[in-house]
Amino acid sequence: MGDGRVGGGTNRPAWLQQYELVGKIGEGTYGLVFLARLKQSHPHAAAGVGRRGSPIAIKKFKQSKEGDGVSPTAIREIMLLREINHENVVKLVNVHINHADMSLYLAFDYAEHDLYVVVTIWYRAPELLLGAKHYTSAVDMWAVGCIFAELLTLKPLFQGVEAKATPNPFQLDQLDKIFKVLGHPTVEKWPTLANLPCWQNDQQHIQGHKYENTGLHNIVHLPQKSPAFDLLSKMLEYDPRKRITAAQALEHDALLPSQAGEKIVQYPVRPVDTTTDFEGTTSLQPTQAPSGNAAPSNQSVVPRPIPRQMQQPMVGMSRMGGTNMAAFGAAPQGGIAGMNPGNIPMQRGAGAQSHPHQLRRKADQGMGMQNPGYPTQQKRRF
Ligand SMILES: Nc1ncnc2c1ncn2[C@@H]1O[C@H](COP(=O)(O)OP(=O)(O)OP(=O)(O)O)[C@@H](O)[C@H]1O
Repeated sequence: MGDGRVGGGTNRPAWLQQYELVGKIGEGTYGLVFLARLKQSHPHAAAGVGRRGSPIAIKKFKQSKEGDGVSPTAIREIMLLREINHENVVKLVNVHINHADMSLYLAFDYAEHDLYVVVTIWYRAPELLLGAKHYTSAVDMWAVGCIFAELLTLKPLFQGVEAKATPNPFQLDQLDKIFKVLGHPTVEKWPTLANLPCWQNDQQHIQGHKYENTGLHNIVHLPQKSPAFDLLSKMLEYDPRKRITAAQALEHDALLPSQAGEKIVQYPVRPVDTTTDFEGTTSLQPTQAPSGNAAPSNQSVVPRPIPRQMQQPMVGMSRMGGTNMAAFGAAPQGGIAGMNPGNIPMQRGAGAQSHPHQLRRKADQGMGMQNPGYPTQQKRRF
C-alpha cells in the first residue's frame, strides 16, 4: 500500500523511521491517536523534551470518504494549533503527510491524563437545556464547573440520558440530574428563568416537581467552607449573570498556590493498545501484560512507562497542567516544512463544513481494554 502502509507494515515512509510505535491510545471523530517514542534525540532537545524515548502522540486523520485530499477539519486543526502556544494546550510538534494516499499525521506532545474529551449534554448549562436563544460564555464556565467536579470524583457530575429524537433543546433527564443535586431553581434566585422557553412550556415536568437540594458538597466531598467548594459552587451558579467568569475564577482564592492541599485525587494512567497499528486494524508485536494482570488474549495492554510525577501541591482547584513540553524544531524528512499546510490540497468547501456541535462521549473510553491495574496511579492534590 506504499506510503500509506505504516506501523506494522514493511513499506514505512521515511518520516516514520524516527518513531517507535507503541500502540493506540485514543480515537476521536476525525482520527486515531497513537503513542510513539522518538528513536533519537532531536538536535535541539532540551531537558526531557525531544530526547530519545520521549513520548509523542501521533494522530492519524481518517481518510475523507471522497478521498479528495486533506479534510478542512484537519486543515483547521493544524492552523489553530500552530497559533496556540500555551502550557495547558498540547503542542503540535510536527505534521507528516504521505503523498501516496494523502493520509495525514499530526505529532503532538504527549499528555498523560485527559477526561476522554467533554462534549455531551452532561456539561451543558441549564439555560441551554431550557431553550435560551441568547447565551454567553457563562455556558463554558458551567462546563468547567462540571469538569472540576469530575476531576475531584473521577465521575461525571450530571450524567443525564439524552433524548435524541427531538430537535428541542429541552433535555428533561439532564435537568433532572442537575436539579436533584443543586436544588429547584427559582425565579427569585434566577429572575430570567421565567423567560426561558422550556421553563414556560414544560411546567408540568419541572415546576410540578419539587427538588430537594442534595448538596453538591456531599458529592464532591469538599468542606463547604473550603475555597475549592466556593469556586465550584460559583461555577455551577444557576443564573448565568451571577455565574463566575473565567477572569474572576483565575483570581479566586482556591487558585492561590499558598493554600495547603486537602484532597488527594488518584488519577489513572492511560491504557495503550499495543496490538493496533497506524491502520487501526492489525497486529503490532503483542506485549504481554505483567503477570497477575492478564490481558485478553487478542489484545495486550501495557502501562505507559513514562513516569511523570505530579509533584505540585494543588489547592482547591488547580489549572490543568499541560505537558509543558516545548516544540523541538522543524519537520524532519517527510514532514511539512515549517508545518505549513499550504501545499496540502484541500477538499472543496473547506471552511464550510460544520463541526458537530454535539459530539458523543467516547464509546471507547478504555478502548474496550481492561484496566491493567498496574500501580500507575498518579496523585493530584486539591
Ligand atoms: N497529545 C495527546 N496525548 C495523549 N493522548 C492524546 C493526545 N491527543 C489525543 N489523545 C487521545 O486520543 C483521543 C482522541 O483524540 P482526538 O484529538 O482524535 O479527538 P478528540 O479531540 O478526543 O475528539 P473529537 O475529534 O471527536 O473532537 C483523545 O481523547 C485522547 O484520549
